[in-house]
Amino acid sequence: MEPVKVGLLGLGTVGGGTATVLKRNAEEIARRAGRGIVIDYAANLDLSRAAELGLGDVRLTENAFDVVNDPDIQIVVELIGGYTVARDLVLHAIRSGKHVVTANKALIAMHGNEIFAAAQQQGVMVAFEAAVAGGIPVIKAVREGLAANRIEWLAGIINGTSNFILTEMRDKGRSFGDVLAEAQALGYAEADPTFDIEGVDAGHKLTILSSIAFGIPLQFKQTYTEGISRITSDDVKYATELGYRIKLLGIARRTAAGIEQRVHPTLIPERRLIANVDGVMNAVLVKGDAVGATLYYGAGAGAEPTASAVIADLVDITRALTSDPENRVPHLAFQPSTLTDTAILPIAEVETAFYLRMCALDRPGVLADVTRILGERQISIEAFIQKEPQSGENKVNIIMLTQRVREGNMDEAIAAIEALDSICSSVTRIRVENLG
Ligand SMILES: NC(=O)c1ccc[n+]([C@@H]2O[C@H](COP(=O)([O-])OP(=O)(O)OC[C@H]3O[C@@H](n4cnc5c(N)ncnc54)[C@H](O)[C@@H]3O)[C@@H](O)[C@H]2O)c1
Ligand SMILES: N[C@@H](CCO)C(=O)O
Ligand code: NA
Repeated sequence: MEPVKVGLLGLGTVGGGTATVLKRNAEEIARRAGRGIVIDYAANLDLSRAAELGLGDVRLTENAFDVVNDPDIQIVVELIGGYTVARDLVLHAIRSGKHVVTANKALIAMHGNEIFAAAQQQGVMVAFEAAVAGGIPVIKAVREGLAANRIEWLAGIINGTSNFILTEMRDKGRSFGDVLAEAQALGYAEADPTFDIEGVDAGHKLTILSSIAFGIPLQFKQTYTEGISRITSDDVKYATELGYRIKLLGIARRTAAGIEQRVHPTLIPERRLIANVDGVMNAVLVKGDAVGATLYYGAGAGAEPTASAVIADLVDITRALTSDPENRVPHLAFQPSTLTDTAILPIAEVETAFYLRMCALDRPGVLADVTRILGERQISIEAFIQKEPQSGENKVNIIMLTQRVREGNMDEAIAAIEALDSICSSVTRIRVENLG
């Protein structure tokens, strides 16, 4: 089948990431979508950016309307930002019968009601997963995965820039302005960074989440927004001393009286998972009546994490475009005919770090024997402790953390260690993953 032709508006942080990931993972994406997805035409104010991104065979223009007007383009991806030109472009694309993907939360929060009505009238799709919490598929989770639930409340760290600033202030004692400048350089901040630090961007995202959770029209103007600009390093320090973290939270809650829709800095007990979401990471806690509390975590901003969500929307639309039974969301995520016979690794071939615990007779040379056995099999020791066991004289517990090693090497080492006269029990092994 012919690839789907995409028109890309904006080659900045997210547009660049989208072009890069679409190209790098083209084959895997086509296996999921059922056909290729290619950027056919792109618009940007600065066209030299296209060469930087290696978009050699893509048609280029400085006028985004050229792309929207092109009859070959089936899906328009709006990654320009703002809600003036972007609104005109999106509405024009919809009225021209094109599907739209956007990462623009300001646009959706401010003009989503109008945009969705136009899309419904034209029978086209508008997808915006990247608009909330960047790469985290939280829109999909709430809209599809939690569809059985009456959502009671949700609370999220949904502005990466603010969270990055608060984290750096706490961990490194850095100044507000200094960290903000870094967030801008890293491509996290909005074109107008007051949107980030005054809670406006989080307010846009919360408005969208609240609508999806409770089935209400988008109402950004009713969202209370307060940002982090008045938080001082003293506040951060005192909160830490009290056992709390300060986070910019967006909260939407259904009460008997109505819906709370608010964004503000919030002290959260440090033992809560969400209190430990740091840096540019985002997390959204959603409480459903059936499922209970669920937590979604991941990168909330940045080129490729955001591109991940943009492209997921492109795959969704592409699947729906050819929505015969075989091209609905495939049961195993990939099209049945593209499943591969890639081998599953036996555990002996898997590499992890290990925690090892063994009981040894307390006599000279035992440790040397154990470390020699490990060393012969290229197993390095990361940490070591020796403990007196509660019972048994002349015995010690030896506990080690190793570096990553193939499990087969570890099997051999453990067998050799257990064969030593001086080792008085079998060796306990627990695999260690830092999940970083
Ligand atoms: N940066 C992130 O981490 C992130 C994450 C999620 C969502 N978003 C959203 O994605 C959108 C894009 O953000 P970004 O960070 O990539 O912005 P950016 O400023 O890096 O890129 C915007 C690009 O659009 C181009 N552009 C501007 N006006 C244009 C016009 N009239 N015609 C053609 N091109 C034009 C510019 O040349 C620029 O390259 C925004 O809506 C933003 O809120 C960004
Ligand atoms: N400026 C936004 C980008 C992601 O939407 C943030 O910092 O979270
Ligand atoms: Na998302």
